[in-house]
Amino acid sequence: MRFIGLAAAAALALAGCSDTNDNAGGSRSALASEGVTDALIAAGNGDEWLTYGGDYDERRFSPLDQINDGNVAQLGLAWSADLDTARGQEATPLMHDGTLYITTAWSMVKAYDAKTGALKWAYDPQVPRSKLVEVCCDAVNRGVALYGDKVYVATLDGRLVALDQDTGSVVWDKLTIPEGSQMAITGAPRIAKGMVLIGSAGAEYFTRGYLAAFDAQTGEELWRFHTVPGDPSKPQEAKHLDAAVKTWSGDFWKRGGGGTVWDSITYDPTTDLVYFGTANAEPWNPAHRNTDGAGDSLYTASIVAVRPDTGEYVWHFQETPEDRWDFDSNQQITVTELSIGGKQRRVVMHAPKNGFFYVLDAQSGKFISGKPFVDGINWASGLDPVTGKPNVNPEAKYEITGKPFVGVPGAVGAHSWTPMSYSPLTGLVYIPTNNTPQYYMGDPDWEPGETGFQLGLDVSGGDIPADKAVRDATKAALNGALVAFDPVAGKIRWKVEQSSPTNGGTLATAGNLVFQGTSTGQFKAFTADTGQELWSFPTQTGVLAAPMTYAIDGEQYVAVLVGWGGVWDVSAGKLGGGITPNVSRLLVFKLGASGKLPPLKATPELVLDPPAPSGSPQQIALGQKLYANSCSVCHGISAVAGSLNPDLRHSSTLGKKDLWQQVVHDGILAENGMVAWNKQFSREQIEAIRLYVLKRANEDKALEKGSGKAT
Ligand SMILES: O=C(O)c1cc(C(=O)O)c2c(n1)C(=O)C(=O)c1cc(C(=O)O)[nH]c1-2
Ligand SMILES: [Ca+2]
Repeated sequence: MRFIGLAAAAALALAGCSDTNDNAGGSRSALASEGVTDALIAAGNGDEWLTYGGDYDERRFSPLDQINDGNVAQLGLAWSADLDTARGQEATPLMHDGTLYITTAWSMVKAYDAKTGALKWAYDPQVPRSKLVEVCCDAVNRGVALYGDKVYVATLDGRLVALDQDTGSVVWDKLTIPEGSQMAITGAPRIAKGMVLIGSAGAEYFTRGYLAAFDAQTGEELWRFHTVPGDPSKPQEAKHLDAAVKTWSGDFWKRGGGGTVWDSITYDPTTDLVYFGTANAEPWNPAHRNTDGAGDSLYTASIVAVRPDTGEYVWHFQETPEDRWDFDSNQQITVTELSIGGKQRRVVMHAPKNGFFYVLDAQSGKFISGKPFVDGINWASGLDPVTGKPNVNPEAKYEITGKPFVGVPGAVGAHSWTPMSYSPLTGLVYIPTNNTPQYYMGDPDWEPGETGFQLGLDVSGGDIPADKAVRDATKAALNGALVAFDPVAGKIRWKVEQSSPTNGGTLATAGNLVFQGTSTGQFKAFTADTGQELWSFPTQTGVLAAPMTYAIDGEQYVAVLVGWGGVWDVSAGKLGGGITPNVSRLLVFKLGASGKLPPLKATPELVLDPPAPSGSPQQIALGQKLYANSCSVCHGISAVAGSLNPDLRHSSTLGKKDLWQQVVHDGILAENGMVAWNKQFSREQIEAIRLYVLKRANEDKALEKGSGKAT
């Protein structure tokens, strides 16, 4: 059994080196000497899957090859587990010692017998549902970390919780975001040298990004690295911020700054550095951020390297200087050795939202190459071959032109958090890519608010009218592709086109396979070298999460979480195409199994039947602007929702003026996630929003009567 032998040998080889990882710095407790150890994580990718990205290098490559391109057609469902939450599922399961650990939406944790699927324990951190209004992109969570005898989960309401691996009971529970802030956590914690690393989400809100390190045993905070400066009239917390202050202007610090660390964190034992990606600058519109002149807004939209022992700055590379398009650089960071110009180099590989694939020197951060991994990029004509700085298209600077800009990529990103994988056998990176053009338009009259999205834009001009031809054309223009990218040549080697965006993360294996789920509800296997589809399984729901693989008693399994949601469902809604119902499950496959899912319950077709429209054109125009800039991020562009959040065109409150006020102004549904909006909006404005939605519902009703379904 080659696949088991490889992993065991690697684990043994590394076990002997574990003391070299030891570190006396800080007040950290001892490194784990049993259970999940540093050496086990470093060995990675064998029978167990011990960290979010599969190994420290975050390659998501498995040496297991029992399931391979010759027999994957016999892959079948070994077991499945229904989940008790119906929102987007984004976690990668971890497997240790025969137990599979997952998180679900609302940051709940479950532990299963990895062979039989029997539930061992479940933990619910009881995240208040009202938190939903402070997260941009659904109540998602991307997974746990394992270390020693503990499981770590970071919760949507900002806590880091340590659980006992055997029982799921809480060992410690610590608030990590500033109290009362609009930050959240969606990412998976990572382990480095006895520490748990986690940042936060929220760069669409009033937030100041950071990465923090906690003692794995006690939860004590050891360091916190702020990604953007604070009040420049006061001393900054660290030297790297003195340099950053010069790239901001005016009263930026009163407006947040953004740069959150919401997904990628990679610890590389070889360089002994921690790399992480930072989010967009906030507010998005630089005219409302750097209020007294332009600036790059460091360290937003960047990769930053710090020393794990101290959190001290080592290097940074800003991928999108002066971001204005929500080009987060939070996508997974993969470290590997590549042969470049005849020399072996340790590199960092990155496919951020902005559409360019970056290869940087892992030790110094020096730019090596940056080539497009998608077609049609129009915000920049390319990157400077020496510095890697983008040549920005002047038309993309909407705050200067005063005109709308339809950008490619859009804010969803050419690639986002859905993980890519890298096979050292093919030398290819497998990237789930998106094509989602986006309407950007500055709003010169915008003022920062206390709560809600802080973008400084007016995107109401991007409404999609009730015209079947326009709707069909919009959907056709939105799609995705699985791209196999050669990081040395900077070229796409093969590509599988997909009819809609935000498809699942990928897994590459030594069996010459790449696994990926799709937004339209299929879980597929392709040959890693050529991209030929060999196998597919209907998942009954869209797949966002990345698969992983493990082996027990000589049998290889592939596991994936399914359940549609995330940013595309909540914001693009049905107009984005590829919307499937949410059926949240954990699916586990092995060769020769033939399990079946229960038949999908039919979802009733709702017929649009709103009360008659009313209101003045002025009221409706105001409502359109407010809806587009504040409500559409959850209830869908042009008031056409996806499958998770209420479709207001069907709301029974639409014809009931007072009830609408009770919901939107007074917050009677706060427990369900619809908090009061009385700080942002007056009663008149809330009424204007109702009149706009009423008009939209009537237009769509007419469209459906005339030319059939248009969404
Ligand atoms: O700036 C941020 O802090 C932040 C956080 C998150 C998140 O934590 O989920 C997303 C984004 N931005 C974002 O821009 C984005 O497109 C996105 C998609 C998703 C998702 O889970 O589907 N999250 C996020
Ligand atoms: Ca963002």
